[in-house]
Amino acid sequence: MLNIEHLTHTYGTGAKAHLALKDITFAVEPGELVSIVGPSGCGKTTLLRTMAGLMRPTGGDLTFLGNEITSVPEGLAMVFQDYRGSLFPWLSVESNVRFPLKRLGLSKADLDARVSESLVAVGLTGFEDRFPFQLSGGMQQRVAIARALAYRPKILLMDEPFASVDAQTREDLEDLVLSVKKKFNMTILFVTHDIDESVYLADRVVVLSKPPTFVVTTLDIPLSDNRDQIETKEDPEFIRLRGEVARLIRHPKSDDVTIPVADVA
Ligand SMILES: Nc1ncnc2c1ncn2[C@@H]1O[C@H](COP(=O)(O)OP(=O)(O)OP(=O)(O)O)[C@@H](O)[C@H]1O
Repeated sequence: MLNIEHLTHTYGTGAKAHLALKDITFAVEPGELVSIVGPSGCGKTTLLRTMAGLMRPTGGDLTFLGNEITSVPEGLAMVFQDYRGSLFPWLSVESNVRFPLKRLGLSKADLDARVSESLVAVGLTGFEDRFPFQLSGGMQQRVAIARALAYRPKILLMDEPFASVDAQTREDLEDLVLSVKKKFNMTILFVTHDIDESVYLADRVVVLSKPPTFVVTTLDIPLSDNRDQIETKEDPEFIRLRGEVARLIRHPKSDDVTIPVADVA
């Protein structure tokens, strides 16, 4: 569905050039949840923005459903980290979810059905008439997820969506992502710097190095589909996998890509 091949990105030019992404290759298959995990500043947001067509990379190939990504592709929705900036504060919850659907030319009955189905999926029935300032951070992020779901994207990109909420809310929202993935058979690319989160949610984890950034490895996550915040995280396989990801971020194997010795320490 999404193919990224030898993507590179350099910010600036000349003496001020900064190689943010050195060599990124991976693919996302339909119905998968792939998480991308890496240290702060490794270029996760840069990568997601190029995939969303919000900026052009300086090198490499990016395709979505076989087409080169040159602008925001149809069939792609994104949920950002900063829920405060992503909802329209003057619109109610229902109108926020309805807003991006206007351009799809659906009948009123279809629009109503999509909005209400999405609000049910994120557990916000009864809050339709509230405004964002009347909701907690976690609830605002649920509205952002409902808005993305109502659009019925082929792929949902999520950029550290739960980084600004408390730990308990974060766990609830992680389980919400797993439930909507199942319910809508959604393909999701989830960016996080949280190792536990990357393993808990994913079918596969793409591990990024420190900058200049490359894909250290892609790990399959062979955990049961029915994940549980307590039982899964106590599972010895989960503990092994989170340890493996942590080790790979700290000590990437340098056989594939030459990186400065100082960066491997
Ligand atoms: N517009 C820009 N101009 C120049 N450098 C930039 C720009 N945007 C990002 N960078 C640099 O590129 C690198 C990657 O930034 P990016 O925000 O993509 O990383 P990140 O992994 O998402 O970071 P974090 O985990 O802290 O959110 C950083 O060194 C950052 O300073």
